[in-house]
Amino acid sequence: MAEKYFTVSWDQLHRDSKALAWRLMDHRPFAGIVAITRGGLIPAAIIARELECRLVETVSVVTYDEEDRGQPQVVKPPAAAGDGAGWLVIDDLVDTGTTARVVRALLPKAHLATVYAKPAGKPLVETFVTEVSQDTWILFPWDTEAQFIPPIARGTGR
Ligand SMILES: O=P(O)(O)OC[C@H]1O[C@H](OP(=O)(O)OP(=O)(O)O)[C@H](O)[C@@H]1O
Ligand SMILES: Nc1nc2[nH]cnc2c(=O)[nH]1
Ligand SMILES: [Mg+2]
Repeated sequence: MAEKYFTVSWDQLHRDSKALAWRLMDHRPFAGIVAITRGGLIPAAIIARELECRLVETVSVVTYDEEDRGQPQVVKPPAAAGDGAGWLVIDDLVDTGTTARVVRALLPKAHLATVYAKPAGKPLVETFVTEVSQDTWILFPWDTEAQFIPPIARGTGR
């Protein structure tokens, strides 16, 4: 289990994805976007909207089962992006860089961008928005829901 959690709301994810779109403006034009499923799908949709890019492709790499890391498996290679030249690849985050390394091997000439980055994975992407420490687990809105929390005064024994 991670030591710290960084909880991202839908609003925050939208703002951070738009901030990523701003950073990518100077790198246009892109032939299309490749979203790394599943986590890259929603950021890719927001960025596709902001950059007015209608062509969205996917690559599916499975690396984690919840917080447990396994061997990365390419479940679906990108169909239309060739060697990646002129294409933008989007993921929600880069952590150890395992997923990014696999995608980089498939699309060596693409521009890789993530919304969030941890130090170990940061060198593998060209563009990102927010860095969090390596021992932080990012909780995305699709993995969480609001729940009742007891008042502080209840259950502390004081
Ligand atoms: O840099 P890494 O250590 O490879 O970690 C980053 C990857 O891990 C998560 O995907 P996950 O494998 O959990 O699949 P998902 O996107 O389908 O949830 C996340 O969405 C990134 O793709
Ligand atoms: N949700 C989530 N998935 C990850 N996969 C690798 N690192 C992370 C993380 O910090 N949060
Ligand atoms: Mg992922």
